[in-house]
Amino acid sequence: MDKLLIRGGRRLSGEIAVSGAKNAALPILCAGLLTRETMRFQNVPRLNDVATMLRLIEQMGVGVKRTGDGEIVLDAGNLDHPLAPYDMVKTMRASILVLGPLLARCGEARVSLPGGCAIGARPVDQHIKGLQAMGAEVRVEQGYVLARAARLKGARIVTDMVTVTGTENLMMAASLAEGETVIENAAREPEIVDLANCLLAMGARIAGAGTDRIVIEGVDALHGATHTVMPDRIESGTYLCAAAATGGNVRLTHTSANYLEAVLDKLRESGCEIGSGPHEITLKAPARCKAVDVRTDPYPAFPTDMQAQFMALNSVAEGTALIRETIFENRFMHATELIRLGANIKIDGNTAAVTGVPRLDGANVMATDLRASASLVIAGLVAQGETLIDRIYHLDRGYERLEEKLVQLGARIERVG
Ligand SMILES: CC(=O)N[C@H]1[C@@H](OP(=O)(O)OP(=O)(O)OC[C@H]2O[C@@H](n3ccc(=O)[nH]c3=O)[C@H](O)[C@@H]2O)O[C@H](CO)[C@@H](O)[C@@H]1O
Ligand SMILES: C=C(OP(=O)(O)O)C(=O)O
Repeated sequence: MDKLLIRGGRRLSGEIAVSGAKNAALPILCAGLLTRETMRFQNVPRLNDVATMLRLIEQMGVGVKRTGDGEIVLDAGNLDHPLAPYDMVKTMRASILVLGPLLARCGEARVSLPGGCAIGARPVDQHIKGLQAMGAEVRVEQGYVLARAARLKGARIVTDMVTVTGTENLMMAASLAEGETVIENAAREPEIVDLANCLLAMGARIAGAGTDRIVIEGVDALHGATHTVMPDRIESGTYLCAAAATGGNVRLTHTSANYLEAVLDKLRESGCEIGSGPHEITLKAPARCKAVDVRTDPYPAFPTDMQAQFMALNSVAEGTALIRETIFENRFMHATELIRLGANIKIDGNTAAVTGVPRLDGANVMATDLRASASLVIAGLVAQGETLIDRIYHLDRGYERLEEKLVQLGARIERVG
């Protein structure tokens, strides 16, 4: 099994391009199931999660073509097998996103309960509740969600909590429902807006995406379209944290500061100078950052997907900071591995107190989930000596050409067997 070997202690500097967003590409590929016509997607990142999603929809009878750099063409004209089997979805949470589109397009769906990062229980009750409100018959049997509806009907849905994929599933299903659907307490993440823009290009009628109240007027059919996936704000934030932790100086292109305000504010608070242009972000770090308190919450607040990376940054910063995780109940698994490298972290419930140390030392560590892996990479880049990270398949789910990009910034990092 592949591992990552990092020889740490180098400042990162230089320029890299940010890839398309995993969490936008995955729902947007599912939107391709809603039409019989051809869909063309650009800036799709080459990630294991994207490959899994493409395999999943291909076995449903959908034509999938990779035509060029980051371009994927889908043809769901012959979609005839509305099934998502367990062995294809067990590694990926986003597989539940086929449920709404399959039900709306085929009138039925059989979708295995999803896997993904083991960061909490992650039920899908809100997805089911919303589809039931739209008139679907839904039951869960032997690990599968079985859903049926001759045609979904518009409804007013208030989700119990803010859910990103829940909002996306319901927005896609409602696009082909009869009448108006209102989603209250909707997630406001930029990826929801990107999905809504794709659906609008397909002829959907959606207002309010990016606010907590989305109104969808169902249409009889959607048509083909071309859509460019937005930049990955979490990938952007990860490289900025890596640069900050190493006292570096970097320019990220093909990205935008617009989706990252909460993260950039924290980096400024830690002492970094941040600059931004229409499609770029620059960061110049002090020799040693200051530790910063972080509390995760739904967008536009600080994202849970950046929590682990800030734990790594705080581990080598000056002072003590508190990190509070409010979204997932089991998202501190990286702490034990960071401690192996010499970090000083104390966990109490959903709060981690991190006291920065002047130096980390390389060690063997194990990646436990996607962003936990990213935090270990950041810590390994700072640590003196060699860090060997095991189970890096997690990283391949969500970071395109990670080693190549870090080497471009001057890191010594390689994949070893
Ligand atoms: C593919 C994708 O876009 N993944 C992102 C998405 O995950 P995902 O969409 O799975 O996360 P949610 O926003 O749904 O989860 C938020 C919270 O709500 C709970 N919940 C959610 C749905 C439900 O039916 N019942 C329920 O209890 C979850 O367990 C969690 O505690 O948003 C998360 C929160 O920003 C990010 O960390 C993930 O990277
Ligand atoms: C938690 C994440 O992914 P997923 O929802 O796909 O497990 C993530 O992207 O950090």
